[in-house]
Amino acid sequence: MLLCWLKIATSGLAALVLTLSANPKNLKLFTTANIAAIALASYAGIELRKLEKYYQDKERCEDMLAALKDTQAEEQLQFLSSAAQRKRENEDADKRTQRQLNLLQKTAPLFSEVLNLTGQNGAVERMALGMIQNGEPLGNVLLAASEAEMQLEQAKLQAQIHQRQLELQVKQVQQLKSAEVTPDSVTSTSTPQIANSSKIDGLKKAATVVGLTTQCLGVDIAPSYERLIFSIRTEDFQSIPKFKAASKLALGITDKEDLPFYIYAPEQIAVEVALKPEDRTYYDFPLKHWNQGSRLIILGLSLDGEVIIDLASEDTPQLLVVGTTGSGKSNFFRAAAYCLLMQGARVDVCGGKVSDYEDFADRFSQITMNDMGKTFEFVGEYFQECVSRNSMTKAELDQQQPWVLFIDEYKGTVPLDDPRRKTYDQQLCEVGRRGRGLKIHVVIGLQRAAKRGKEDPQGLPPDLRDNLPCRIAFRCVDATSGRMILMRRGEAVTSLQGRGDGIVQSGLLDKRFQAYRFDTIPA
Ligand SMILES: Nc1ncnc2c1ncn2[C@@H]1O[C@H](COP(=O)(O)OP(=O)(O)OP(=O)(O)O)[C@@H](O)[C@H]1O
Repeated sequence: MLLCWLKIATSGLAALVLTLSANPKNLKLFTTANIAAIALASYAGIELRKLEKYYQDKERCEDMLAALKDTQAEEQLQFLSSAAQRKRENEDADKRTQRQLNLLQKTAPLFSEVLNLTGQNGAVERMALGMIQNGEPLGNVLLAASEAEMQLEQAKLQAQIHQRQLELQVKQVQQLKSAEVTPDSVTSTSTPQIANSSKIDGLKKAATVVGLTTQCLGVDIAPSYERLIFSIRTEDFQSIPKFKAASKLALGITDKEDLPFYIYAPEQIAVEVALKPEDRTYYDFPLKHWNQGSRLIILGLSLDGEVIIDLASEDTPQLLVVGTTGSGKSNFFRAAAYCLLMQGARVDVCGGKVSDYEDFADRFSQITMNDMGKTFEFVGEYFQECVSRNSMTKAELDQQQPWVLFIDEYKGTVPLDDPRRKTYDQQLCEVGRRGRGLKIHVVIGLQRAAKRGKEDPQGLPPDLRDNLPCRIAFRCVDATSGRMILMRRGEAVTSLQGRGDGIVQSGLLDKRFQAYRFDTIPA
């Protein structure tokens, strides 16, 4: 570069020297000195242009380099910041994994316990593992697994109850075997059949809506309802309540009424759909031969045959009956009084309508029909009888006549006066508690169940309820009554159809039955 500048300076200087040394008097342009000066000046000019271009190029190059450097720096910066971000994310993920591992360590024993429990249960185990694979938090998995387990346990219990009921039925039928006269009006009502009805279609559609595949396995026709059995295969146990809600919609059942839905057998559920009033079957109370000294009450017919309860049994010594007006409660009281009178028991009827028992007086000497105002005195008498029988020997007790106190419309019989009410409560509770072993029984009827409290001093006290282990529910308008009276599926009372459509529960007994109609005393 220096050489270039030297060349320009030398040629420029030479041109200047030649120009200055020119003779001002000799004005000829084309003298050798002038031409040389012009040539040297031109050379210096051309070289200067070249240098200018060189410097411009250099500057452009530097600019480009600077720009290139800037871009690279930015890219590197971006790369570095995204690398940092990735590192942070990885660290977060590591922390999450660590947390999950910690949680897993803490809950692993619990989880293995759940898996142990569900060990025999492929479906629950599969559901739990599926949830884990889908990334569900372990807490949710455990919750869902234990809930599913509970439901399966319930199903197993239900199956056991079903089995036990069948055994009880056989036992009771054997007890009555010698005395049994099959009434003409009674025919077998449980005729399994696969019906192609719109109800089945509706329920199948409801199942499809909630994502279940189901098949109707059979239909049992009871006097007041049809029992539809469906196969269900699901690992989502929340889908059953959804199926029930969708089925209610499909069948046009309002929110106020229940649609009984329960596990019938493994992977099978039963749905009880009420029959139309015109399709129902009623049965008159059949003629029977009775054994003196027994304490059987024949309720009516269920899908498994005749339903009989025995006051002598530990499970069914005292009865609590609920049913709204028109449900068939009075009809049941009359039938129960008849059964016990025919077996020689003393029966005292308090509360309710005395006129309901007018026809009994001619036929039976051991019945009294009393105004509800007398209930207090009768409870006192039964209490004293308990006290006196309590000191008897077994042999003496065997000689005693069974006493049965019927209190219909219990609410109206509770005294409003505080001290009297206290005595009434205590004595009635004692009769319930001690009477079971002393051949002393109570049958208490309510229109609707209400708990004893300040706002309802005539409600049912919980200790009295606990001493009345056999529960019978006829139709109720509110599910609360059913839940207070029945031990299981209390809301089902709102699905009952009235006129003797009832549910009886006690211990393992749990049956829906159609009570026998009791218009006139059988001849
Ligand atoms: N088991 C039954 N079979 C056929 N009809 C019945 C049966 N039980 C009751 N009914 C009929 O239902 C109606 C109401 O019965 P019931 O009087 O027993 O009911 P309730 O619940 O006691 O009502 P209320 O409190 O008004 O007396 C009556 O017409 C009766 O004939």
